[in-house]
Amino acid sequence: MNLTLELATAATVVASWLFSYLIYSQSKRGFPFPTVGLRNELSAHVRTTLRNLREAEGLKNAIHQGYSRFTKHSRLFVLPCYLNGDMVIVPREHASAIANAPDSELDPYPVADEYMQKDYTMTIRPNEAIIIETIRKHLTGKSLESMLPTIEEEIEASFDDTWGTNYDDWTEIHPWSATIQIASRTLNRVLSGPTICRNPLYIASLISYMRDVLLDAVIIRAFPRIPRPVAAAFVTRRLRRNLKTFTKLMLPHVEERVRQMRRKQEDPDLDWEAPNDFITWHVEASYRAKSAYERDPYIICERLNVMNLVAGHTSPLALSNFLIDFFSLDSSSNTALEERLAALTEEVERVYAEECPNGQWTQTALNKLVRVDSALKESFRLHPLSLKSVERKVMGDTGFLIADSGTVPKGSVVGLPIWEIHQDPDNYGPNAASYDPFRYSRAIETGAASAAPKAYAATTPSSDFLHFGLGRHACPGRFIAVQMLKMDIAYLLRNYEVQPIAKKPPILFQNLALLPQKNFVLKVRRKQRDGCLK
Ligand code: HEM
Repeated sequence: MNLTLELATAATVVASWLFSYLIYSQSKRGFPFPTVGLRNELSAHVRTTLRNLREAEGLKNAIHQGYSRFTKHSRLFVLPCYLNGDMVIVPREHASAIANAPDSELDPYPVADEYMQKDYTMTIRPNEAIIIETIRKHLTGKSLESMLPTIEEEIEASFDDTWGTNYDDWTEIHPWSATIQIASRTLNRVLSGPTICRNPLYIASLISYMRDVLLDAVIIRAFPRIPRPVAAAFVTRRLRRNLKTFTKLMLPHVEERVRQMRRKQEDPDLDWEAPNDFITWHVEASYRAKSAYERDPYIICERLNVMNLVAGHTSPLALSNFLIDFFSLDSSSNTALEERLAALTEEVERVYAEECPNGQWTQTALNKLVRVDSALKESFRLHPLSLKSVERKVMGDTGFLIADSGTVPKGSVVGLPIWEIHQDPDNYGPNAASYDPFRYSRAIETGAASAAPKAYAATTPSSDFLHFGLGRHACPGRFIAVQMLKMDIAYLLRNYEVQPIAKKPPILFQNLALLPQKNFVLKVRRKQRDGCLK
C-alpha cells in the first residue's frame, strides 16, 4: 500500500469513527441503576467515558467511587466505559448467582470475543469445548503429575538461558521480558514438545503476536462497529505477519504428528509412540469426537495459538508481580524481606530434601509448599488481571434478575469489582492493601485452617478471591499454572540470589488492565551449590 492510500484509509477510518461516536453519544442507555462519575454537564455520559479513558486511573477511581457509594450498600451501579462498553457492577454477595448462571442466561463468551476482538485477531475462540475438555482431562490431577518432569526440565533450561549461570557477577534482567520467555517456553513444551518450544524465532513471533492481540484489540474496540473491519485490516498487519511466521514453523510439525498418529492407528505394532503433549491429546480428542475438522493440522495450529493467548501472558504477569512484591523492601506490612526470604527458602529446601529423592518435583511435594502457595496467592490478590472479573453478557429476553437489586437488561454486561473486593479491609483486615506473604499459610501452619485447608489454596476461587474467576467458567488452567509458578519460584530460590528492590514500582493502570512496570530492572546472580546446578 502506498502512502497516499494509507493516509486516505486512515482519514476514512477517523471520519467514520467520529460519525459513529456522535451516534453513540446521542444513544439512550436506559439502565435502571445509577451511573458512577456523571457530572451535571452537557453530554454528561460521553464526557465521563472520555475522562475515564484519558486519565490513566480514571476507571479505577470511578469503580472505587461506585464501590463505596453503591456496592457497599448492596446496590448495583453502571460503570461508563467507552472502550469496553458500559458495565453493570454487581456486589460480591451475588457472585455465586452470576458465576453459576447457565450460559443461556449469562454468557462469558461474547464478552471475551468482544474484548479480544476475536473476528479480527484470531479465528477460533479460547473457550471452545475441545480446548477446555483437553485442559481438564490432561492438565489436572494425575495427568498433570505425569507432565511435571517435562515442565521442570524446561523451567530449568529456560531460567539458565534467560537469568544466566554467572556466579561472579550480577546480571540485570527485566522481570517482564525474562519471565515471558520462561513461561512461553514452558507452556509450549507442554503444548508441542522440545523442538518447537526452543526455537527462538517461534517464541519471538509468538510473544509479539500475544502483545499485538491485546494492543490491537484495544485499538479496534475504540472504533464503532461500522468502520471496524476497515480499521482492523489496517491495525492488524503486524499481528497477521507474526501469525503467519509461527504457523509456518508449527504446521509441518503438526502435519507430521497427525500422519504418524494415523499410521499408528492403522498399525498398532508400529515402532513409534506419540509424545505426551497437547497436539497428541487434541488429535485423540478428534478421534473420540469423530471430527476430521479437529484433525486438520491448520485447525490444530489455531488451537495452539489460542492456548498461547489464554495462558501465555497470564503466567509471566504472575511471576513478574511475585518478584516485585516479594523482593521489594517496602512491600510487606508484617515480615521483613530477610525474614520472608529465609522462611520461603527453608520450606523449599526442606520439602525438596524430604519429598524429592529423585531430584524431581511431584504433586505431593508441590502441595506441601504452603508458604510458596500463600506468597503467590497474596501476589495474585494484589494484582488481578483487570479491575473487574467474572464478566458475563445478559442473554435472556427478560434480562437477568439480581435478588433485591433489580433486573439487568438483555445485552448488558455484568461483572464483579475484583480490585475493590481484593483490597477491602472488610474482607482482608486492616493490612488489606499491603503484601502479607504468609496471610494464608499462617492459618495452615498454626492449625487454624485444619478444617478446610483447601479453601486457603491459590487454586481455590471464592467470592473474596476472584483471580481465576469463579463458578462454571473458572479458569481450568489454574492447576497447571500454579504448579508451574511454584516450580519457577522453587528453582529461583534454590539457584539465584535476587537483589532487594528499594522502592516497589507502582502498578500501571491502563484502561481496565493492571500491568507491572516493564522497564524496571532486577539484579540476579547464580548461587553456588556445591557443584550441583539444581
Ligand atoms: C496465572 C495464570 C492464569 C490466570 C490468572 C488465569 C485467569 C483466568 C480467568 C480470570 C479466566 C476467566 C474465568 C471466569 O470468567 O470465571 C480464565 C479462563 C480460562 N483460562 Fe485461565 N488463567 C491462567 C492460566 C491459564 C492456563 C495456564 C490455561 C491453559 C492451560 C488457561 C486456560 C483458560 C481457559 C481455556 C479459560 C476459559 C474457561 C471457560 O470459559 O470455561 N488459563 N483464566
